[in-house]
Amino acid sequence: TRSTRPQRMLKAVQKNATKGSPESVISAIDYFCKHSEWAMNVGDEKGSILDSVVTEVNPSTVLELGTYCGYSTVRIARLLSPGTKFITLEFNPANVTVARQIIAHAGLQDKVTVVEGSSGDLIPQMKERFGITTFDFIFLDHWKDRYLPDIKLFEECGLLRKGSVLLADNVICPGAPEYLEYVRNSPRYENRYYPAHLEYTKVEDGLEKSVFLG
Ligand SMILES: O=C(NCCc1nnc(-c2ccc3[nH]cnc3c2)[nH]1)c1cc(-c2ccc(F)cc2)cc(O)c1O
Ligand SMILES: [Mg+2]
Repeated sequence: TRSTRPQRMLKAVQKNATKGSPESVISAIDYFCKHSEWAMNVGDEKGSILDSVVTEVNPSTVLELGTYCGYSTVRIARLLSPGTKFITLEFNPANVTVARQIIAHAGLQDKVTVVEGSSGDLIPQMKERFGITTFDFIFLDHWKDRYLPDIKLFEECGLLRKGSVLLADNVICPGAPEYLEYVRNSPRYENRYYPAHLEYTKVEDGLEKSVFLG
């Protein structure tokens, strides 16, 4: 049967990227998406903003929602200090399989745990299953209608501390209007919008950074 886009992306990484080099994996995926097939990775423009926020926060605990093929997982993991706890959540088992192989090609398999499942089920299990008390940094890049219910879940489960940073992709395209309205109208968050473009296109998009104030 016909291969899937994630499988073709994995083949491009295995063919063009140097094993053990996160930078070459990132470049190989960006090249594939610019010259072969568009795919919903955060991309190089928004990826640089992600890099700068991760570097600024220098987190000890990280959660990514929406692994997809592991592109942003590799971007984040390559910047983390040794001993950082990094969990990434993917809903689609076929994508989990591809992401694990792309992360391994980058040599970062020991830096991150790829978990299959839905955020609604797994967020309440974070403490007992993974020994997490609070997250220092959360990257929201999963289904856009899950951003709002999941930030409320983080609050209810006590997974945020004063200073926890949430960074949300796609707040313009495809858009997360209810999430934006919530964080921008809540006295419990300090927000900053980073204008950019939808990965590999000229379409307007951006990232919203929200700091939990406790
Ligand atoms: O849907 C997206 N990303 C989501 C993938 C995912 N991978 N895993 C999940 C998950 C993980 C745990 C979950 N728990 C509950 N739902 C869950 C969903 N979601 C997405 C879509 C676009 C896009 C823009 C313009 C278009 F014309 C078409 C598409 C751009 C982007 O940057 C995206 O991130
Ligand atoms: Mg995205």
